[in-house]
Amino acid sequence: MAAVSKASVEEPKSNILPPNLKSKNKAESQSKKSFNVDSPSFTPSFLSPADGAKSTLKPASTTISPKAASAAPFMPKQIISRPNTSTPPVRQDARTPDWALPGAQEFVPGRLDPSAIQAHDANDHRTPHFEAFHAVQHQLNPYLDPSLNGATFFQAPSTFQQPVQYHQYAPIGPYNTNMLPYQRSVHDLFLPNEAREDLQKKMAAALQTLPNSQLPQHIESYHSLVPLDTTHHKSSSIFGGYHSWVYKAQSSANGHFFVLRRIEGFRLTNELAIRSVQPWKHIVNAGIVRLVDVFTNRSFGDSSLFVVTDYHPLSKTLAEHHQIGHGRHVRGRSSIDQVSETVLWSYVTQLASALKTVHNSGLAARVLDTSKVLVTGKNRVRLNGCAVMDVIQHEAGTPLAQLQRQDLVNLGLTILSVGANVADASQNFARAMDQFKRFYKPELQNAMVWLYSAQQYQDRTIDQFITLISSQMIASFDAALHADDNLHTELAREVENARLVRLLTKLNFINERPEFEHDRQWAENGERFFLKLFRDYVFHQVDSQGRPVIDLAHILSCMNKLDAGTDERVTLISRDEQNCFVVSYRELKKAIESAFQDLNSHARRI
Ligand SMILES: Nc1ncnc2c1ncn2[C@@H]1O[C@H](COP(=O)(O)OP(=O)(O)OP(=O)(O)O)[C@@H](O)[C@H]1O
Repeated sequence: MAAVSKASVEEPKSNILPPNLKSKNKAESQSKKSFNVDSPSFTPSFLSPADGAKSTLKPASTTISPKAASAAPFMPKQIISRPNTSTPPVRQDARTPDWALPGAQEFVPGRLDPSAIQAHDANDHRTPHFEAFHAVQHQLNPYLDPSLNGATFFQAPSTFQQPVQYHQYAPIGPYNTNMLPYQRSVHDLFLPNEAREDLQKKMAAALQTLPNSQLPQHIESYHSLVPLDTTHHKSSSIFGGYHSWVYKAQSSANGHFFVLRRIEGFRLTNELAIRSVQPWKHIVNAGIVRLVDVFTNRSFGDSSLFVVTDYHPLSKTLAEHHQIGHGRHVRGRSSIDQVSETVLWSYVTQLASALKTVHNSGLAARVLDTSKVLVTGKNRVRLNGCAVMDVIQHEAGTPLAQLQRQDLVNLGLTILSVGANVADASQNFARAMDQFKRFYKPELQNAMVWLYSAQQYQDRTIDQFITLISSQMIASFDAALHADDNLHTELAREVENARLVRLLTKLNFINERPEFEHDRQWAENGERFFLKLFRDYVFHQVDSQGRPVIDLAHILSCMNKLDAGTDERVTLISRDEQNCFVVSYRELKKAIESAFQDLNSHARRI
């Protein structure tokens, strides 16, 4: 194979020979008629002195570089065979496919033996084996998980590994294409303002206290109670005639924040009622507010039931969030006010998933209402107030299947209330449905009707409903994955920021240490002096008129180069302009490390 290819490659070169040699060469090639697999490989005659004596072709042709003679034989890259010129051409087997090349061995990736490569290396740097090895080296991806895709076959000795460039900001994940260049540097590096503000407000809400409050100091192990109810109008219809009050409180056991729901005036007559909520503590679903504990307590001067759940700061009920039943009149409602179909489907799928977990655990939500579904984030809803009814109506003994079907009805009514903006869709289902039909497509309308009529069909279950809305479930799942991707992108930015904070902290530790003879002994000479100048270079730049330059991008760029220890050089000039240094970031990095080690050795261990 190599011979054929070589011949076909070399043949045109004869065209550049002088005319007198050309004809001779032509005659020779004619005598051999045509090239075939048995043709000997072309070897320039002047290579071997012995052959050279017999040769009729002289190396006089200055147009052929002597280097060309020692060029490696042509070998198609895909087919890597051992260089074995002594192997006779293999006859094509009847079973061999047409495209198979005679003599070419099948390529089987295997661990390359470095010693064999060294031996080859010493003899011939251009052997195909060596080429193959190098091809492998160039393909190596230091980021690849070696356990994947047979990458373990190509693991290189550690000496060949490239260091990963951690200083580089790789723009991974989804991105906003509408950014103007000047907005980019800051935006690309930090959490978006909206997200930061949202998180900070939530943290502030979690830490909020109510000084001089009349509320009890402690309820069991919970303290610092802050009421979360925004209205004094309490509906008693939800919890079987009892009023409920909601407080944020901090646990003295672990410092975390929780919500205490107080069911006012509830008298426990059967211990089993409290025990019956035990299974709720094991319910884990992203669409359910987690139950933590249930107990009775008299701190409010009466006998009350307390249900402790997770706290989701700044969340609102669906009714509050969409201002259901007050202020917004359906007739005058603009399409902007209208809850979009996508959002409604998102609520349906999240609550259906929550109900599935509850029902499959042998429980029923029993409370599903616009005032008991929490909106804890953008389009994120969670079932709230679960387990309360299990205690309050423990004795009622309503069959579970009936309670579960009622959950389906309540789900339909809740979504209908949001879509039609009516406080209680159960009071006039037909009217609410008429409003609903004006805004939403038949698929969603049908789902509402299916849920509402669940009590009339004994066999209706949440699993059936989920099967019916499977395409919406998939859309919701996809949206959740996108949201997850976005969060990962934000997370990646924060990783870089944390690294820069550590570097800045280090730099500030070592710059200007007054305890070392007012810094003279520490930073007025040697490496640390140029670190001091570097600090000026990064943070204290002034323009040609001596005005301070406030440029975050400059600082970030310097810090990243410093962290990576690049070879780029900076010119550092002392404040009195008497000293000038040209140092690379690599040297600066080294100096910082050694100064920090030095400082560390003097430090008091804590
Ligand atoms: N787990 C929780 N985390 C954070 N806030 C909550 C939590 N549970 C309830 N809240 C908030 O407490 C407030 C009162 O909740 P509640 O369930 O009592 O609703 P409501 O509208 O007052 O209903 P009701 O009339 O039945 O009392 C709401 O603003 C709600 O957002």
